[in-house]
Amino acid sequence: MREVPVAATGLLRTFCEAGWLGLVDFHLAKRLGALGGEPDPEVLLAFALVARELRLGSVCLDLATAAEELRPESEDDDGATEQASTLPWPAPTHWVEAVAGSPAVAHDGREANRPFRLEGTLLYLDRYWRQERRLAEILRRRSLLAPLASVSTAPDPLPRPDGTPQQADEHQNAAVLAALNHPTSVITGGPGTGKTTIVSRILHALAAESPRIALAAPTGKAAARLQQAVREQVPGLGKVWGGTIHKLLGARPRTQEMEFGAHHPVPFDVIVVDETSMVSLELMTALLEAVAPTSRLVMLGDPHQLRSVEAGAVLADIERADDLVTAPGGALVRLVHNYRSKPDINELADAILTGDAARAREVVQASGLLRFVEFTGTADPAALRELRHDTLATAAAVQEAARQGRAGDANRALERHRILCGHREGPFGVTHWARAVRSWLGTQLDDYGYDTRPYAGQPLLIQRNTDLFSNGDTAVVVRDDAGLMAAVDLPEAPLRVAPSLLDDAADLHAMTIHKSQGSQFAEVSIVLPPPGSPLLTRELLYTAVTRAQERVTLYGSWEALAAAVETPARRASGLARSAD
Ligand SMILES: Nc1ncnc2c1ncn2[C@@H]1O[C@H](COP(=O)(O)OP(=O)(O)OP(=O)(O)O)[C@@H](O)[C@H]1O
Repeated sequence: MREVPVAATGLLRTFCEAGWLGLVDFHLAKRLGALGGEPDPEVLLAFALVARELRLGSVCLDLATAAEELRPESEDDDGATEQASTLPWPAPTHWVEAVAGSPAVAHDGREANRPFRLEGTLLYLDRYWRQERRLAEILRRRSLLAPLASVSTAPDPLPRPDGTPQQADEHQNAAVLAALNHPTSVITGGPGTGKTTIVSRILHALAAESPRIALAAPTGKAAARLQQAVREQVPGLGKVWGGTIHKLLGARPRTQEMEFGAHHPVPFDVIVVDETSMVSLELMTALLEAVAPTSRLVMLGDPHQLRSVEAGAVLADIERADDLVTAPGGALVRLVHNYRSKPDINELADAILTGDAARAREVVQASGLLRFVEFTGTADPAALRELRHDTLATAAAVQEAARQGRAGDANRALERHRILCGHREGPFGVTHWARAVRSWLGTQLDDYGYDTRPYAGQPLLIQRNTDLFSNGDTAVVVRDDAGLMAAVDLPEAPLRVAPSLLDDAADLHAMTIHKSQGSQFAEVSIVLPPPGSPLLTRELLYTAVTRAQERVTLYGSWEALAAAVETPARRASGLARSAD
């Protein structure tokens, strides 16, 4: 049963009952409405929807398009289809006027401290409007800075880790030049397009200046990986700081305070930010505040991937807008060639990005490396022949290495194949698929997953941060002289800890697509959400498909595939409006 606030009546109650509003949205709107002296139910509805949109990742609510674009939230995270319902949406023009007239709303003609802010037809919580404006202001100001250099020929690529030379790539050269010449550079590209390779090339070229370098990312894991890659590729670089963006800013635990900011910039000459697509508006604004105009800022990421869980899709907005990062102070370069994945996977990713569902289907049907298996949610996943084959081959290899105490090999074997689901619960969800696969593997392999105790070959997903490991790190339980130990997969070497330290880790026989961001596997099995699921979006499918290097198997329906390809994730913001 959906929870409907007892105090909700009339219009707000109707929207709560239909699944458009949650408890928190209702209460926040009521409270801010009461503080601002606003009794009109249509205006309160707008306030509640702003709160809901923030929760779902949008910075603001577009009153003009809300009735067409918003969808009810799924009651549970199980893919259950919501019934479409007809709701008494206020007429847009009248709605905008009513909101503009509210004493709780500031706008162009009425500058004041109010909880909400109306900008055209976009309604914001004032705090986010201010952040967005500040972010745009800083980026535009940095774009006006003079270039840092006028290098016209990109330095030669470094040899690849295996010693083979890099192929000439004009986009990569342009990206290196962008970072060498400009105070702000934004380098976008999908997995395997050379972002990490380019960071090494840039830092190698700057090494003679002995700059103070910081490598930051939204997660500790991503930062550690980048640091490790740079250390390997540019051995003579000296000390390089690496860590999360929060850490870079000197965030104090449990408070909103940061040590570094506009008046006390971070003490680095070069600041590289990886996985920028996962950075929220709030964090990005805090970061930009703390970067001195004299520092070189290089932001990398894939704007087509799933975005930050918090509000804001800043990287995608920067790429879409034509006035945020521009010459002379800024440059934006897109890398296109994926050197890591097989061409068929790149072709499917392309079809998804261009929203071409028919082509996506053709590509899947024509390829020997892309498979489609009909799954309607009724069959036992462990009865699917393709899945049995893939999971058994991987689990057997992981188990063999784990039994012999070869922790590094066990972790590498785990990356052979991964099941990725959109949902957590229900017949299309991680819990169900992981349990089904583990039980079946237990019938095929000796001493595998038979009860809740640790076993050699057990794959784990860490879900909290400690000084030793981070949320999102993976581990395999291995047997060594001390008995069973969990070997956490860290960039430099596996870290062995007692399995009891990880007793809150999740079973890694399947994981959500969200959690898989930043990782790649040789083969991926994707469990598509069912048709009608609000999770079926282009970003979700693109993120899942691009995790694979060699082979993709899709489990679901063609209808779900088409729906995902045709549905861009909806994230409202005002940042890229000028480009629309
Ligand atoms: N110009 C090139 N010629 C040949 N190989 C390349 C070239 N650029 C990158 N590669 C190789 O492609 C692979 C992917 O590169 P890299 O890790 O830099 O990409 P990435 O964009 O950082 O990927 P991800 O975001 O998935 O980590 C690496 O093995 C790298 O050596």
